Amino acid sequence: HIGFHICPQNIISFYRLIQSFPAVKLHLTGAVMRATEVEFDKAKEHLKTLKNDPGNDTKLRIYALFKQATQGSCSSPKPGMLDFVNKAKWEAWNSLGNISKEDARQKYVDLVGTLISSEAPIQKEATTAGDPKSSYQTLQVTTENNITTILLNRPEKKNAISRKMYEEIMQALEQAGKDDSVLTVMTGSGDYYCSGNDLSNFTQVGAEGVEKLARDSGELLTRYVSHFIDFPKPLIAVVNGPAVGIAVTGLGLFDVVYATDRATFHAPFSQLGQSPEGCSSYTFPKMMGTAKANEILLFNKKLTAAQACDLGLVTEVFPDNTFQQEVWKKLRAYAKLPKDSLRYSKQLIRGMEKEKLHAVNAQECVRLQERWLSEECMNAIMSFFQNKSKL
Ligand SMILES: CCCCC/C=C/CC(=O)SCCNC(=O)CCNC(=O)[C@H](O)C(C)(C)COP(=O)(O)OP(=O)(O)OC[C@H]1O[C@@H](n2cnc3c(N)ncnc32)[C@H](O)[C@@H]1OP(=O)(O)O
Repeated sequence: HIGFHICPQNIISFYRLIQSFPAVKLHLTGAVMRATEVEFDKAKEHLKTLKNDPGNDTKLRIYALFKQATQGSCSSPKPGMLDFVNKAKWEAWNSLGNISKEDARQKYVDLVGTLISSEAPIQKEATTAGDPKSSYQTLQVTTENNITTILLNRPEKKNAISRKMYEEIMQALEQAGKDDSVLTVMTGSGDYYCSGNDLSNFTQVGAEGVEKLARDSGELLTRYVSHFIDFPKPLIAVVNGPAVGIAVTGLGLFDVVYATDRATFHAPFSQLGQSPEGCSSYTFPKMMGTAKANEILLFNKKLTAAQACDLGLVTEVFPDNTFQQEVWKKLRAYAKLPKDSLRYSKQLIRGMEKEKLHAVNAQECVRLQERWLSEECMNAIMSFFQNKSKL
């Protein structure tokens, strides 16, 4: 018995205790995958949403990891025999020995993640937009056979991403990241995968003017791309038709990309007076070499699915008439693999790059905010709506 009773007051004061520590500024050092400061902060927030008491041992472990992550190894004197609560806390902290702040931060994030996912509702049946569980207007989100599918569902606009759709995709990714599914798939409804940013996002200028619109758009885009960078389990794009703009650039943040041979990949940024986003200014040169990336990101080269596959942007291409059948057969088999093994393996593969990707995302969004206010960009958008100048 550790004298740390399970009662609502104790849980609340425990959370307050944890919240009272100053934000940490930790950096990625060394080769082991480590949680970022942002993930650590998110985990602190998620901890507050736990509905069930995790038990004293777990609470002490969380406390100890938090202290180690923020202050390093325990060096304070051991509390007296009768000071039960503080002694138990001290022992838990001291038991971590000399593990580094970064390792403790990762362990803290993992532990909170496990607690949160153990509380996630088990989705045994497919849930659709028609269910009360889902109120998406621009997406259809279903979970079946251990696969959560996010279907971009504005076929009449070629699945162009409106502001509402950006928000809903982020919400769907957050839910999918926490649910019991093994894989998350994104695909499009109708003949397009996605025609990129809905250009009317730039025509809704409010009373505060275009500068505010550009700032808000930059903030929205930063958050949107961050959701892909931080997505914790395998994320697969099923590219069912042409992809444009951000629907192409963001593919570098997916783990596997399957495409129909009818798909094309077009990132016409200079044509639109804009600049690359979705971390493509980093992922594309890394994936295919700078010269090949330049043809796509500077000179608007539209790729066929076969070319995109040769460059490493697409994993595999399938004939259109058997695309859905072949891809879903593969995915159903993958979804039977052990969930945690896949999740941790993905995190190892991606983890080391995360901070870099967040930095690239921030930099791209700053540049875009400036571009959206440029005459070059405004003319391109006006021209699309006035003359319907297509790509
Ligand atoms: C919050 C801000 C974040 C910003 C992030 C930045 C991202 C950068 C990008 O994504 S850049 C890419 C932007 N996309 C485009 O420029 C594509 C524009 N669309 C087209 O060129 C064509 O529509 C097409 C080639 C995709 C398809 O041509 P097609 O002839 O087959 O079909 P229609 O043109 O008749 O399209 C059907 C209706 O869909 C509307 N639509 C299609 N794409 C978009 C779009 N991206 N934005 C807004 N609307 C789009 C099109 O206007 C038609 O609507 P209508 O039936 O009402 O006329």
